Amino acid sequence: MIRAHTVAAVREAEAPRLTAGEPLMARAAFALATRVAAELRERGHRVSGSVVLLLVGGGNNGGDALFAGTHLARRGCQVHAALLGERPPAAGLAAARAAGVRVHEVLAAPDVPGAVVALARAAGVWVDGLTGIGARGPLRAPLTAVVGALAAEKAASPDEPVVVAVDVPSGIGVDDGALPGPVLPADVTVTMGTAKPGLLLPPAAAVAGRVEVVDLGLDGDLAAAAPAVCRLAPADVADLWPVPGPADQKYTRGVLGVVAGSQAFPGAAVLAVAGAVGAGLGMVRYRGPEVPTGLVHARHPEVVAAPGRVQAWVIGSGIDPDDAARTQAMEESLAAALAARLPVALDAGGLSLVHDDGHPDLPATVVLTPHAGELATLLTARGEEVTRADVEAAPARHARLAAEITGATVLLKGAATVVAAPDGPLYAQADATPWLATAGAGDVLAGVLGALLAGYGDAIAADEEGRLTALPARLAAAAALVHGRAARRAAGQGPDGSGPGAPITAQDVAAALPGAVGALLR
Ligand SMILES: NC(=O)C1=CN([C@@H]2O[C@H](COP(=O)(O)OP(=O)(O)OC[C@H]3O[C@@H](n4cnc5c(N)ncnc54)[C@H](O)[C@@H]3O)[C@@H](O)[C@H]2O)[C@@H](O)CC1
Ligand SMILES: Nc1ncnc2c1ncn2[C@@H]1O[C@H](COP(=O)(O)OP(=O)(O)O)[C@@H](O)[C@H]1O
Ligand SMILES: [K+]
Repeated sequence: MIRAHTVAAVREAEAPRLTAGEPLMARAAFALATRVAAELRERGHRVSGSVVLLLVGGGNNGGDALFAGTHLARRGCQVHAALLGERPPAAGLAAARAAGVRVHEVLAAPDVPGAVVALARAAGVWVDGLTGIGARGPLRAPLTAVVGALAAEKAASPDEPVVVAVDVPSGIGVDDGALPGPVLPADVTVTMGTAKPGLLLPPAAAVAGRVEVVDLGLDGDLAAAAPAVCRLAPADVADLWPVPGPADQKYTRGVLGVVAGSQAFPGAAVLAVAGAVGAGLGMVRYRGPEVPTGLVHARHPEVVAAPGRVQAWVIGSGIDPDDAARTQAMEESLAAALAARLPVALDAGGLSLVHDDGHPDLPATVVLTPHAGELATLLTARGEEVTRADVEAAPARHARLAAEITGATVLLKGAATVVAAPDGPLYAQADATPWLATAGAGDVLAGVLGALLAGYGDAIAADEEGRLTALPARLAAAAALVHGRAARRAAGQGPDGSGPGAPITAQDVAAALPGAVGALLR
Protein backbone atom coordinates (compact mmCIF):
# COMPACT_ATOMS: atom_id res chain seq x y z
CA MET A 1 0.00 0.00 0.00
CA ILE A 2 1.19 3.50 -0.77
CA ARG A 3 0.47 5.91 2.08
CA ALA A 4 0.48 9.67 1.60
CA HIS A 5 0.86 12.19 4.40
CA THR A 6 -0.03 15.85 4.51
CA VAL A 7 2.54 18.62 4.43
CA ALA A 8 1.88 19.27 8.12
CA ALA A 9 2.57 15.63 9.02
CA VAL A 10 5.79 15.62 6.98
CA ARG A 11 7.00 18.83 8.60
CA GLU A 12 6.24 17.41 12.03
CA ALA A 13 8.13 14.21 11.29
CA GLU A 14 11.11 16.06 9.86
CA ALA A 15 11.44 18.72 12.53
CA PRO A 16 13.15 16.73 15.31
CA ARG A 17 15.48 15.08 12.82
CA LEU A 18 16.50 18.39 11.28
CA THR A 19 17.10 19.80 14.76
CA ALA A 20 19.26 16.78 15.50
CA GLY A 21 21.25 17.56 12.36
CA GLU A 22 20.25 14.51 10.32
CA PRO A 23 21.32 15.03 6.71
CA LEU A 24 17.86 14.65 5.20
CA MET A 25 18.56 16.80 2.18
CA ALA A 26 21.77 14.92 1.44
CA ARG A 27 19.81 11.63 1.48
CA ALA A 28 17.07 13.12 -0.69
CA ALA A 29 19.53 14.53 -3.20
CA PHE A 30 21.57 11.34 -3.45
CA ALA A 31 18.42 9.30 -4.10
CA LEU A 32 17.29 11.83 -6.67
CA ALA A 33 20.60 11.69 -8.52
CA THR A 34 20.52 7.89 -8.44
CA ARG A 35 17.02 7.92 -9.97
CA VAL A 36 18.03 10.35 -12.72
CA ALA A 37 21.00 8.15 -13.60
CA ALA A 38 18.75 5.08 -13.66
CA GLU A 39 16.25 6.83 -15.94
CA LEU A 40 19.07 7.67 -18.35
CA ARG A 41 20.34 4.08 -18.38
CA GLU A 42 16.85 2.60 -18.76
CA ARG A 43 16.45 4.74 -21.87
CA GLY A 44 19.73 3.47 -23.30
CA HIS A 45 21.81 6.58 -22.56
CA ARG A 46 25.21 6.73 -20.89
CA VAL A 47 25.14 8.73 -17.68
CA SER A 48 28.48 10.32 -18.43
CA GLY A 49 28.06 12.96 -21.10
CA SER A 50 24.29 13.28 -20.75
CA VAL A 51 22.93 16.80 -20.47
CA VAL A 52 20.76 17.54 -17.44
CA LEU A 53 18.87 20.77 -16.75
CA LEU A 54 18.00 21.65 -13.15
CA LEU A 55 15.03 24.00 -12.72
CA VAL A 56 15.87 25.58 -9.40
CA GLY A 57 13.36 27.46 -7.25
CA GLY A 58 14.06 29.50 -4.14
CA GLY A 59 13.47 26.84 -1.48
CA ASN A 60 14.81 23.51 -0.34
CA ASN A 61 13.16 21.83 -3.30
CA GLY A 62 15.67 23.72 -5.44
CA GLY A 63 18.34 22.70 -2.90
CA ASP A 64 17.54 19.03 -3.51
CA ALA A 65 17.92 19.63 -7.25
CA LEU A 66 21.24 21.42 -6.88
CA PHE A 67 22.78 18.78 -4.61
CA ALA A 68 21.54 16.04 -6.95
CA GLY A 69 23.09 17.99 -9.83
CA THR A 70 26.36 18.00 -7.88
CA HIS A 71 26.36 14.20 -7.77
CA LEU A 72 25.46 13.95 -11.45
CA ALA A 73 28.20 16.41 -12.44
CA ARG A 74 30.70 14.26 -10.55
CA ARG A 75 29.45 11.27 -12.52
CA GLY A 76 30.28 13.05 -15.76
CA CYS A 77 26.93 14.57 -16.68
CA GLN A 78 26.89 18.01 -18.23
CA VAL A 79 24.64 19.74 -15.69
CA HIS A 80 23.04 23.15 -16.16
CA ALA A 81 21.06 24.97 -13.48
CA ALA A 82 18.45 27.60 -14.33
CA LEU A 83 17.99 29.75 -11.21
CA LEU A 84 14.32 30.71 -11.02
CA GLY A 85 13.90 31.72 -7.36
CA GLU A 86 14.65 35.18 -5.98
CA ARG A 87 17.08 33.77 -3.40
CA PRO A 88 18.52 30.50 -4.66
CA PRO A 89 19.55 28.06 -1.92
CA ALA A 90 23.09 29.16 -1.08
CA ALA A 91 24.66 25.91 0.15
CA GLY A 92 23.36 23.93 -2.80
CA LEU A 93 24.51 26.59 -5.21
CA ALA A 94 28.02 26.64 -3.80
CA ALA A 95 28.26 22.83 -3.94
CA ALA A 96 26.93 22.77 -7.47
CA ARG A 97 29.36 25.41 -8.69
CA ALA A 98 32.25 23.59 -7.05
CA ALA A 99 31.26 20.38 -8.86
CA GLY A 100 31.21 22.12 -12.23
CA VAL A 101 27.46 22.69 -12.66
CA ARG A 102 26.93 25.57 -15.08
CA VAL A 103 24.70 28.11 -13.40
CA HIS A 104 22.42 30.39 -15.43
CA GLU A 105 20.92 33.54 -13.89
CA VAL A 106 17.92 33.36 -16.20
CA LEU A 107 15.79 35.81 -14.20
CA ALA A 108 18.00 38.58 -15.61
CA ALA A 109 17.19 37.57 -19.20
CA PRO A 110 14.80 39.83 -21.15
CA ASP A 111 12.72 36.75 -22.09
CA VAL A 112 12.83 34.41 -19.09
CA PRO A 113 10.73 31.54 -20.56
CA GLY A 114 12.69 31.82 -23.84
CA ALA A 115 16.01 31.58 -21.99
CA VAL A 116 14.87 28.49 -20.06
CA VAL A 117 13.44 26.79 -23.14
CA ALA A 118 16.75 27.34 -24.98
CA LEU A 119 18.59 25.52 -22.17
CA ALA A 120 15.88 22.85 -21.99
CA ARG A 121 16.09 22.01 -25.69
CA ALA A 122 19.70 20.93 -25.24
CA ALA A 123 18.98 18.66 -22.24
CA GLY A 124 17.84 15.04 -22.10
CA VAL A 125 16.61 15.31 -18.51
CA TRP A 126 14.77 18.16 -16.82
CA VAL A 127 14.76 18.12 -13.04
CA ASP A 128 11.81 20.11 -11.69
CA GLY A 129 12.98 21.61 -8.40
CA LEU A 130 10.89 24.78 -8.52
CA THR A 131 8.57 24.21 -5.58
CA GLY A 132 7.84 21.32 -3.24
CA ILE A 133 5.87 21.13 -0.01
CA GLY A 134 6.51 24.83 0.65
CA ALA A 135 4.40 25.94 -2.33
CA ARG A 136 1.28 28.00 -1.72
CA GLY A 137 -1.39 28.27 -4.42
CA PRO A 138 -0.78 28.28 -8.17
CA LEU A 139 2.73 29.04 -9.42
CA ARG A 140 3.42 32.77 -9.59
CA ALA A 141 5.12 34.80 -12.33
CA PRO A 142 7.59 34.23 -13.84
CA LEU A 143 7.25 30.50 -13.10
CA THR A 144 3.76 30.40 -14.64
CA ALA A 145 5.10 31.31 -18.07
CA VAL A 146 8.26 29.21 -17.72
CA VAL A 147 6.34 26.08 -16.77
CA GLY A 148 3.74 26.74 -19.46
CA ALA A 149 6.46 27.01 -22.11
CA LEU A 150 8.26 23.88 -20.89
CA ALA A 151 4.99 21.92 -20.75
CA ALA A 152 4.31 22.88 -24.38
CA GLU A 153 7.83 21.74 -25.38
CA LYS A 154 7.35 18.44 -23.58
CA ALA A 155 3.93 17.88 -25.14
CA ALA A 156 5.50 18.30 -28.57
CA SER A 157 8.04 15.51 -27.92
CA PRO A 158 6.77 13.31 -25.08
CA ASP A 159 9.57 10.67 -25.21
CA GLU A 160 12.45 13.10 -24.84
CA PRO A 161 13.35 14.78 -22.49
CA VAL A 162 12.66 12.82 -19.31
CA VAL A 163 11.02 15.04 -16.71
CA VAL A 164 11.86 14.16 -13.11
CA ALA A 165 9.88 16.07 -10.49
CA VAL A 166 11.50 16.64 -7.10
CA ASP A 167 9.05 15.72 -4.31
CA VAL A 168 6.01 16.85 -6.35
CA PRO A 169 5.43 18.34 -9.80
CA SER A 170 5.73 22.06 -9.00
CA GLY A 171 2.36 23.80 -8.97
CA ILE A 172 0.07 20.95 -7.86
CA GLY A 173 -2.06 21.21 -4.74
CA VAL A 174 0.24 19.10 -2.55
CA ASP A 175 -2.44 18.25 0.02
CA ASP A 176 -5.58 18.22 -2.11
CA GLY A 177 -4.48 17.10 -5.57
CA ALA A 178 -5.77 20.27 -7.23
CA LEU A 179 -4.32 21.70 -10.44
CA PRO A 180 -4.77 25.41 -9.75
CA GLY A 181 -2.49 26.59 -12.58
CA PRO A 182 0.13 25.39 -15.06
CA VAL A 183 2.33 22.42 -14.19
CA LEU A 184 5.06 20.51 -15.97
CA PRO A 185 3.84 16.90 -16.21
CA ALA A 186 6.51 14.52 -14.90
CA ASP A 187 7.54 11.09 -16.13
CA VAL A 188 8.75 10.26 -12.64
CA THR A 189 8.26 11.97 -9.31
CA VAL A 190 10.91 11.27 -6.70
CA THR A 191 9.15 12.07 -3.44
CA MET A 192 10.87 12.43 -0.10
CA GLY A 193 10.09 10.40 3.02
CA THR A 194 6.49 9.53 2.13
CA ALA A 195 4.10 10.10 -0.77
CA LYS A 196 2.08 13.32 -0.72
CA PRO A 197 -1.73 13.31 -1.17
CA GLY A 198 -1.54 15.24 -4.44
CA LEU A 199 0.58 12.47 -5.98
CA LEU A 200 -2.30 10.00 -5.52
CA LEU A 201 -5.41 12.16 -5.85
CA PRO A 202 -6.98 13.21 -9.13
CA PRO A 203 -6.58 15.44 -11.01
CA ALA A 204 -2.95 16.14 -9.98
CA ALA A 205 -1.98 12.46 -9.79
CA ALA A 206 -2.21 12.32 -13.57
CA VAL A 207 0.79 14.70 -13.91
CA ALA A 208 3.02 12.93 -11.38
CA GLY A 209 4.03 10.01 -13.61
CA ARG A 210 5.55 7.07 -11.75
CA VAL A 211 5.95 7.85 -8.06
CA GLU A 212 9.16 6.72 -6.34
CA VAL A 213 9.27 7.20 -2.56
CA VAL A 214 12.73 7.91 -1.09
CA ASP A 215 13.26 6.44 2.35
CA LEU A 216 14.49 9.28 4.54
CA GLY A 217 14.13 7.23 7.72
CA LEU A 218 10.90 9.03 8.65
CA ASP A 219 8.77 5.88 8.64
CA GLY A 220 8.74 5.48 12.40
CA ASP A 221 7.64 9.06 12.96
CA LEU A 222 5.07 8.93 10.20
CA ALA A 223 3.63 5.61 11.34
CA ALA A 224 2.12 7.52 14.26
CA ALA A 225 0.51 10.02 11.88
CA ALA A 226 -2.53 8.63 10.10
CA PRO A 227 -2.10 8.70 6.33
CA ALA A 228 -4.33 11.19 4.55
CA VAL A 229 -4.59 9.08 1.39
CA CYS A 230 -3.89 5.41 0.70
CA ARG A 231 -3.59 3.44 -2.50
CA LEU A 232 -4.04 -0.31 -2.26
CA ALA A 233 -1.56 -2.49 -4.09
CA PRO A 234 -2.48 -5.91 -5.52
CA ALA A 235 -0.98 -7.65 -2.47
CA ASP A 236 -3.27 -5.67 -0.12
CA VAL A 237 -6.29 -6.76 -2.14
CA ALA A 238 -5.10 -10.36 -2.15
CA ASP A 239 -4.97 -10.18 1.66
CA LEU A 240 -8.56 -8.90 1.76
CA TRP A 241 -10.04 -11.20 -0.86
CA PRO A 242 -12.54 -13.74 0.51
CA VAL A 243 -10.87 -16.96 -0.61
CA PRO A 244 -13.07 -19.98 0.17
CA GLY A 245 -11.65 -22.65 2.46
CA PRO A 246 -12.46 -26.36 2.68
CA ALA A 247 -15.18 -25.73 5.29
CA ASP A 248 -17.01 -23.16 3.17
CA GLN A 249 -20.27 -23.69 1.39
CA LYS A 250 -22.26 -21.27 -0.73
CA TYR A 251 -24.07 -19.66 2.22
CA THR A 252 -20.89 -19.03 4.19
CA ARG A 253 -19.14 -17.53 1.14
CA GLY A 254 -21.84 -14.87 0.93
CA VAL A 255 -25.15 -14.36 -0.82
CA LEU A 256 -25.77 -11.08 -2.62
CA GLY A 257 -29.19 -9.59 -3.21
CA VAL A 258 -29.33 -7.65 -6.47
CA VAL A 259 -32.04 -5.08 -7.15
CA ALA A 260 -30.87 -3.80 -10.53
CA GLY A 261 -32.27 -3.44 -14.02
CA SER A 262 -35.80 -2.69 -15.13
CA GLN A 263 -38.07 -3.31 -18.09
CA ALA A 264 -36.53 -0.16 -19.64
CA PHE A 265 -32.87 -0.98 -18.78
CA PRO A 266 -32.69 -4.76 -18.42
CA GLY A 267 -29.01 -5.03 -19.40
CA ALA A 268 -27.80 -3.43 -16.17
CA ALA A 269 -29.17 -6.42 -14.27
CA VAL A 270 -27.09 -8.81 -16.38
CA LEU A 271 -23.97 -6.70 -15.96
CA ALA A 272 -24.26 -6.21 -12.19
CA VAL A 273 -24.81 -9.95 -11.77
CA ALA A 274 -21.90 -10.68 -14.11
CA GLY A 275 -19.67 -8.45 -11.97
CA ALA A 276 -20.69 -10.29 -8.82
CA VAL A 277 -20.33 -13.85 -10.12
CA GLY A 278 -17.10 -12.93 -11.93
CA ALA A 279 -15.60 -11.66 -8.68
CA GLY A 280 -16.74 -14.83 -6.92
CA LEU A 281 -19.33 -15.38 -4.18
CA GLY A 282 -21.69 -18.07 -2.90
CA MET A 283 -24.88 -17.05 -4.66
CA VAL A 284 -26.81 -14.20 -6.22
CA ARG A 285 -30.48 -13.62 -5.45
CA TYR A 286 -32.00 -11.42 -8.13
CA ARG A 287 -35.12 -9.32 -7.53
CA GLY A 288 -36.63 -7.78 -10.65
CA PRO A 289 -39.41 -7.82 -13.22
CA GLU A 290 -39.85 -10.38 -15.96
CA VAL A 291 -37.69 -9.01 -18.76
CA PRO A 292 -34.47 -8.49 -16.80
CA THR A 293 -35.05 -11.73 -14.86
CA GLY A 294 -35.27 -13.63 -18.14
CA LEU A 295 -32.09 -12.01 -19.43
CA VAL A 296 -30.23 -12.70 -16.19
CA HIS A 297 -31.26 -16.36 -16.31
CA ALA A 298 -30.27 -16.69 -19.95
CA ARG A 299 -26.74 -15.53 -19.06
CA HIS A 300 -26.46 -16.83 -15.52
CA PRO A 301 -28.71 -19.85 -14.92
CA GLU A 302 -27.26 -20.23 -11.40
CA VAL A 303 -28.94 -17.03 -10.20
CA VAL A 304 -31.85 -17.54 -7.80
CA ALA A 305 -34.90 -15.35 -8.34
CA ALA A 306 -36.66 -16.35 -5.11
CA PRO A 307 -36.45 -14.16 -1.97
CA GLY A 308 -34.36 -15.35 0.97
CA ARG A 309 -31.44 -14.51 3.23
CA VAL A 310 -28.61 -12.40 1.87
CA GLN A 311 -25.43 -10.94 3.35
CA ALA A 312 -25.25 -7.78 1.21
CA TRP A 313 -27.16 -5.86 -1.43
CA VAL A 314 -26.52 -4.13 -4.73
CA ILE A 315 -29.31 -1.64 -5.32
CA GLY A 316 -30.03 0.70 -8.19
CA SER A 317 -28.02 -0.06 -11.38
CA GLY A 318 -30.28 0.41 -14.41
CA ILE A 319 -33.24 1.71 -12.42
CA ASP A 320 -34.99 4.96 -13.31
CA PRO A 321 -36.07 6.73 -10.11
CA ASP A 322 -39.33 7.67 -11.91
CA ASP A 323 -40.20 3.95 -12.12
CA ALA A 324 -42.41 3.76 -9.03
CA ALA A 325 -42.49 -0.03 -8.71
CA ARG A 326 -38.71 -0.37 -8.99
CA THR A 327 -38.17 2.53 -6.59
CA GLN A 328 -40.40 0.80 -4.08
CA ALA A 329 -38.34 -2.39 -4.48
CA MET A 330 -35.17 -0.37 -3.90
CA GLU A 331 -36.61 1.27 -0.77
CA GLU A 332 -37.72 -2.09 0.65
CA SER A 333 -34.33 -3.67 0.08
CA LEU A 334 -32.46 -0.71 1.55
CA ALA A 335 -34.73 -0.75 4.61
CA ALA A 336 -34.16 -4.51 5.03
CA ALA A 337 -30.41 -4.04 4.73
CA LEU A 338 -30.32 -1.20 7.25
CA ALA A 339 -32.48 -3.13 9.72
CA ALA A 340 -30.15 -6.14 9.48
CA ARG A 341 -27.00 -3.94 9.47
CA LEU A 342 -25.98 -5.51 6.16
CA PRO A 343 -23.68 -3.69 3.74
CA VAL A 344 -25.11 -2.16 0.57
CA ALA A 345 -23.73 -0.86 -2.72
CA LEU A 346 -26.10 1.92 -3.78
CA ASP A 347 -25.57 2.63 -7.48
CA ALA A 348 -27.06 4.80 -10.25
CA GLY A 349 -30.85 5.12 -9.70
CA GLY A 350 -30.38 3.91 -6.12
CA LEU A 351 -28.59 7.15 -5.34
CA SER A 352 -31.95 8.92 -5.62
CA LEU A 353 -32.93 7.21 -2.36
CA VAL A 354 -30.53 9.56 -0.55
CA HIS A 355 -31.39 12.73 -2.51
CA ASP A 356 -33.61 13.85 0.35
CA ASP A 357 -32.97 13.18 4.00
CA GLY A 358 -35.36 10.23 4.15
CA HIS A 359 -32.31 8.32 5.39
CA PRO A 360 -30.66 11.15 7.32
CA ASP A 361 -27.78 9.25 8.82
CA LEU A 362 -26.65 6.25 6.83
CA PRO A 363 -24.01 3.94 8.24
CA ALA A 364 -20.61 3.75 6.52
CA THR A 365 -21.58 0.19 5.50
CA VAL A 366 -23.69 1.75 2.74
CA VAL A 367 -21.38 2.49 -0.19
CA LEU A 368 -22.59 5.05 -2.72
CA THR A 369 -21.04 4.58 -6.18
CA PRO A 370 -21.65 7.78 -8.18
CA HIS A 371 -19.71 9.14 -11.14
CA ALA A 372 -18.95 12.88 -11.07
CA GLY A 373 -22.29 13.88 -12.60
CA GLU A 374 -24.28 11.75 -10.18
CA LEU A 375 -22.32 13.09 -7.23
CA ALA A 376 -23.01 16.67 -8.34
CA THR A 377 -26.74 15.85 -8.54
CA LEU A 378 -26.69 14.22 -5.12
CA LEU A 379 -24.83 17.08 -3.45
CA THR A 380 -27.07 19.66 -5.10
CA ALA A 381 -30.16 17.77 -3.91
CA ARG A 382 -28.71 17.89 -0.40
CA GLY A 383 -28.24 21.67 -0.53
CA GLU A 384 -24.67 22.01 -1.84
CA GLU A 385 -24.88 23.66 -5.28
CA VAL A 386 -22.15 21.96 -7.32
CA THR A 387 -21.67 21.07 -10.96
CA ARG A 388 -20.03 18.06 -12.53
CA ALA A 389 -17.03 20.27 -13.40
CA ASP A 390 -16.69 21.27 -9.73
CA VAL A 391 -16.57 17.59 -8.73
CA GLU A 392 -14.03 16.78 -11.45
CA ALA A 393 -11.76 19.64 -10.33
CA ALA A 394 -11.78 18.44 -6.71
CA PRO A 395 -13.00 14.82 -6.57
CA ALA A 396 -11.61 14.03 -3.13
CA ARG A 397 -13.13 17.09 -1.47
CA HIS A 398 -16.57 16.39 -2.93
CA ALA A 399 -16.47 12.67 -2.15
CA ARG A 400 -15.59 13.50 1.45
CA LEU A 401 -18.34 16.13 1.61
CA ALA A 402 -20.92 13.60 0.40
CA ALA A 403 -19.67 11.07 2.96
CA GLU A 404 -20.02 13.66 5.73
CA ILE A 405 -23.51 14.73 4.63
CA THR A 406 -24.92 11.22 4.17
CA GLY A 407 -22.85 9.21 6.66
CA ALA A 408 -22.22 6.67 3.90
CA THR A 409 -18.98 5.61 2.25
CA VAL A 410 -18.61 7.20 -1.20
CA LEU A 411 -16.83 5.58 -4.13
CA LEU A 412 -16.47 8.28 -6.78
CA LYS A 413 -15.81 6.80 -10.23
CA GLY A 414 -13.56 8.38 -12.81
CA ALA A 415 -10.20 7.89 -14.50
CA ALA A 416 -8.95 7.48 -10.94
CA THR A 417 -11.46 6.27 -8.38
CA VAL A 418 -11.62 8.02 -5.01
CA VAL A 419 -13.19 6.45 -1.93
CA ALA A 420 -14.14 8.56 1.08
CA ALA A 421 -15.76 7.55 4.34
CA PRO A 422 -16.95 10.03 6.97
CA ASP A 423 -13.72 9.22 8.90
CA GLY A 424 -10.45 7.56 8.05
CA PRO A 425 -8.14 7.91 5.09
CA LEU A 426 -9.18 8.53 1.53
CA TYR A 427 -8.34 5.87 -1.02
CA ALA A 428 -7.29 6.76 -4.56
CA GLN A 429 -7.04 3.89 -7.04
CA ALA A 430 -5.68 4.30 -10.56
CA ASP A 431 -5.73 0.70 -11.77
CA ALA A 432 -7.91 1.01 -14.85
CA THR A 433 -7.57 1.99 -18.48
CA PRO A 434 -9.39 4.67 -20.45
CA TRP A 435 -10.89 1.79 -22.47
CA LEU A 436 -13.05 1.18 -19.39
CA ALA A 437 -14.96 4.41 -20.04
CA THR A 438 -17.80 2.52 -21.70
CA ALA A 439 -21.50 2.07 -20.99
CA GLY A 440 -22.30 -0.52 -18.35
CA ALA A 441 -18.82 -0.62 -16.83
CA GLY A 442 -20.23 0.94 -13.67
CA ASP A 443 -22.87 -1.80 -13.36
CA VAL A 444 -20.08 -4.40 -13.40
CA LEU A 445 -18.24 -2.49 -10.66
CA ALA A 446 -21.37 -2.43 -8.50
CA GLY A 447 -21.51 -6.22 -8.81
CA VAL A 448 -17.84 -6.66 -7.90
CA LEU A 449 -18.28 -4.47 -4.85
CA GLY A 450 -21.45 -6.36 -3.93
CA ALA A 451 -19.60 -9.69 -4.04
CA LEU A 452 -16.88 -8.35 -1.72
CA LEU A 453 -19.43 -6.86 0.67
CA ALA A 454 -21.32 -10.18 0.71
CA GLY A 455 -18.11 -11.98 1.64
CA TYR A 456 -17.79 -9.75 4.70
CA GLY A 457 -21.53 -9.24 5.26
CA ASP A 458 -21.94 -11.45 8.33
CA ALA A 459 -18.85 -9.96 10.00
CA ILE A 460 -20.05 -6.42 9.29
CA ALA A 461 -23.57 -7.17 10.56
CA ALA A 462 -22.14 -8.66 13.77
CA ASP A 463 -19.81 -5.73 14.38
CA GLU A 464 -21.66 -4.07 17.27
CA GLU A 465 -18.55 -2.28 18.59
CA GLY A 466 -17.80 -0.55 15.30
CA ARG A 467 -14.39 -2.17 14.87
CA LEU A 468 -15.00 -2.68 11.15
CA THR A 469 -16.22 0.83 10.28
CA ALA A 470 -13.14 1.44 8.13
CA LEU A 471 -13.64 -1.83 6.22
CA PRO A 472 -16.25 -0.76 3.62
CA ALA A 473 -13.95 1.97 2.28
CA ARG A 474 -11.12 -0.52 1.95
CA LEU A 475 -13.37 -3.04 0.24
CA ALA A 476 -14.60 -0.34 -2.13
CA ALA A 477 -11.00 0.52 -3.04
CA ALA A 478 -10.28 -3.18 -3.53
CA ALA A 479 -13.28 -3.50 -5.84
CA ALA A 480 -12.01 -0.57 -7.91
CA LEU A 481 -8.58 -2.19 -8.19
CA VAL A 482 -9.94 -5.53 -9.36
CA HIS A 483 -12.41 -3.90 -11.75
CA GLY A 484 -9.63 -1.77 -13.23
CA ARG A 485 -7.25 -4.68 -13.58
CA ALA A 486 -9.94 -6.79 -15.23
CA ALA A 487 -10.45 -3.97 -17.73
CA ARG A 488 -6.72 -3.87 -18.53
CA ARG A 489 -6.73 -7.62 -19.00
CA ALA A 490 -9.78 -7.47 -21.24
CA ALA A 491 -8.16 -4.70 -23.29
CA GLY A 492 -4.98 -6.76 -23.72
CA GLN A 493 -2.83 -4.43 -21.65
CA GLY A 494 -0.28 -5.40 -19.03
CA PRO A 495 -1.25 -5.42 -15.33
CA ASP A 496 0.40 -1.99 -15.06
CA GLY A 497 -1.64 -0.64 -17.97
CA SER A 498 1.22 -0.90 -20.44
CA GLY A 499 0.50 -1.26 -24.13
CA PRO A 500 -2.04 0.50 -26.28
CA GLY A 501 -4.89 -1.92 -25.56
CA ALA A 502 -8.05 -2.34 -27.61
CA PRO A 503 -11.77 -1.59 -27.27
CA ILE A 504 -13.70 -3.53 -24.63
CA THR A 505 -17.32 -3.88 -23.59
CA ALA A 506 -18.64 -4.04 -20.06
CA GLN A 507 -19.27 -7.75 -20.62
CA ASP A 508 -15.60 -8.22 -21.55
CA VAL A 509 -14.63 -6.66 -18.23
CA ALA A 510 -16.91 -9.02 -16.33
CA ALA A 511 -15.53 -12.00 -18.25
CA ALA A 512 -11.96 -10.97 -17.34
CA LEU A 513 -12.73 -10.78 -13.61
CA PRO A 514 -11.93 -14.40 -12.64
CA GLY A 515 -8.54 -14.14 -14.35
CA ALA A 516 -7.82 -10.78 -12.70
CA VAL A 517 -8.69 -12.18 -9.27
CA GLY A 518 -6.62 -15.30 -9.90
CA ALA A 519 -3.62 -13.21 -10.94
CA LEU A 520 -3.85 -11.23 -7.69
CA LEU A 521 -3.94 -14.36 -5.57
CA ARG A 522 -0.98 -16.01 -7.27
N1 LIG B 1 12.50 19.98 5.19
C1 LIG B 1 13.49 19.11 4.96
O1 LIG B 1 14.36 18.84 5.73
C2 LIG B 1 13.58 18.44 3.72
C3 LIG B 1 13.01 19.03 2.64
N2 LIG B 1 13.25 18.57 1.44
C4 LIG B 1 12.87 19.34 0.30
O2 LIG B 1 12.47 20.64 0.64
C5 LIG B 1 11.23 20.95 0.10
C6 LIG B 1 10.52 21.95 0.92
O3 LIG B 1 11.35 23.07 0.97
P1 LIG B 1 10.85 24.52 1.37
O4 LIG B 1 10.13 24.48 2.63
O5 LIG B 1 12.02 25.43 1.28
O6 LIG B 1 9.80 24.90 0.29
P2 LIG B 1 9.81 24.76 -1.31
O7 LIG B 1 11.15 24.61 -1.85
O8 LIG B 1 8.79 23.79 -1.65
O9 LIG B 1 9.19 26.15 -1.74
C7 LIG B 1 9.57 27.36 -1.19
C8 LIG B 1 9.97 28.32 -2.30
O10 LIG B 1 8.96 28.39 -3.29
C9 LIG B 1 8.45 29.71 -3.37
N3 LIG B 1 7.03 29.59 -3.61
C10 LIG B 1 6.07 29.15 -2.76
N4 LIG B 1 4.88 29.14 -3.36
C11 LIG B 1 5.09 29.59 -4.62
C12 LIG B 1 4.25 29.81 -5.72
N5 LIG B 1 2.94 29.59 -5.65
N6 LIG B 1 4.78 30.27 -6.88
C13 LIG B 1 6.10 30.51 -6.96
N7 LIG B 1 6.96 30.32 -5.95
C14 LIG B 1 6.45 29.87 -4.79
C15 LIG B 1 8.81 30.37 -2.08
O11 LIG B 1 8.91 31.76 -2.24
C16 LIG B 1 10.16 29.71 -1.78
O12 LIG B 1 11.18 30.31 -2.54
C17 LIG B 1 10.54 19.63 -0.03
O13 LIG B 1 9.52 19.65 -0.99
C18 LIG B 1 11.70 18.72 -0.41
O14 LIG B 1 11.93 18.80 -1.81
C19 LIG B 1 14.13 17.42 1.24
O15 LIG B 1 15.39 17.93 1.05
C20 LIG B 1 14.10 16.47 2.38
C21 LIG B 1 14.34 17.16 3.65
N1 LIG C 1 -10.76 7.71 -18.41
C1 LIG C 1 -10.98 6.64 -17.63
N2 LIG C 1 -9.95 5.84 -17.29
C2 LIG C 1 -10.16 4.77 -16.52
N3 LIG C 1 -11.37 4.39 -16.04
C3 LIG C 1 -12.42 5.15 -16.33
C4 LIG C 1 -12.28 6.32 -17.14
N4 LIG C 1 -13.51 6.88 -17.25
C5 LIG C 1 -14.37 6.10 -16.56
N5 LIG C 1 -13.72 5.06 -16.01
C6 LIG C 1 -14.33 3.99 -15.19
O1 LIG C 1 -15.34 3.38 -15.99
C7 LIG C 1 -16.48 3.08 -15.19
C8 LIG C 1 -17.66 3.85 -15.77
O2 LIG C 1 -18.77 3.71 -14.93
P1 LIG C 1 -20.09 4.59 -15.10
O3 LIG C 1 -19.74 6.00 -15.37
O4 LIG C 1 -20.96 4.29 -13.95
O5 LIG C 1 -20.72 3.99 -16.43
P2 LIG C 1 -22.13 3.26 -16.62
O6 LIG C 1 -23.12 4.07 -15.85
O7 LIG C 1 -22.39 3.31 -18.09
O8 LIG C 1 -21.99 1.89 -16.11
C9 LIG C 1 -16.12 3.48 -13.77
O9 LIG C 1 -15.62 2.37 -13.08
C10 LIG C 1 -15.02 4.52 -13.97
O10 LIG C 1 -14.16 4.61 -12.86
K1 LIG D 1 9.14 20.16 -7.62
